[in-house]
Amino acid sequence: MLLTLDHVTVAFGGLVAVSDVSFSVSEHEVLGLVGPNGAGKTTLFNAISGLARPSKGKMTFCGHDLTGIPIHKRARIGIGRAFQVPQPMHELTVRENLIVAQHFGTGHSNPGKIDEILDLTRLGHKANRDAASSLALTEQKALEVGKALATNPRMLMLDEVLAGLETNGKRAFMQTLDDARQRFGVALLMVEHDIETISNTCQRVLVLNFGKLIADGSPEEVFRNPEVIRSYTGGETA
Ligand SMILES: Nc1ncnc2c1ncn2[C@@H]1O[C@H](COP(=O)(O)OP(=O)(O)OP(=O)(O)O)[C@@H](O)[C@H]1O
Repeated sequence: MLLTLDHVTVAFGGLVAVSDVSFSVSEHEVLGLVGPNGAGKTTLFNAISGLARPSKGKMTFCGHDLTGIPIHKRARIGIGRAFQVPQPMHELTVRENLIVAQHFGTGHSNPGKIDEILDLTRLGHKANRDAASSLALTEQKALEVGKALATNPRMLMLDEVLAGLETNGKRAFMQTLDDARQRFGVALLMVEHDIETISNTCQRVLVLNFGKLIADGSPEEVFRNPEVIRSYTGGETA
């Protein structure tokens, strides 16, 4: 098992954003995390990547207890994360952005892997261009995923990376992610609002509502589940 969460709760003062959540992620799995606005998806991602501290429960990754492990050490053991809003490092080229990310995640340089990532993300022709000013939105998102891949993850967490792309852009992007999964053997854990994309891509879907995990199963099972339908329609029957 790659990641295991055992009764994890994250609270902000009196507000319980993630409540008693347990699940596991296996090697190479493609897993979607969905739920209405405010359900706790980002907070759960933050807890796994080290940006939020659980008040209860236990998380392990590849046998390492994650309690008290800082963000950079989580990257070293194989937890990679790409954000919704791309954050290229200013005044660095595309290639330099990848090199810095690789150092952060692995502590050494591997130019061959950088070339592979440039090829996979179709950014090779822009490798020596300024990352902050010369990339279109899709390319910025591709670089965000490339940076996460450069840290050498065993599990890649994707936080609404498709937001803002139109249908064809989403399809092309999902293809890139699938190529990454096959070429680098990573598991994908993705927060995504687009249910169609989740249904077409994920083997398994987790649904959060008011911080609680209300469903965990195949997309077919989960999106037929009356409680899931109710969570999306605010209590009305769909
Ligand atoms: N740093 C924080 N301090 C206080 N409350 C927070 C904090 N971060 C999140 N929350 C609250 O925790 C709850 C869950 O928020 P979270 O952003 O995790 O939900 P989400 O499912 O990612 O929502 P969305 O789909 O809108 O991004 C919300 O009620 C939110 O207001």
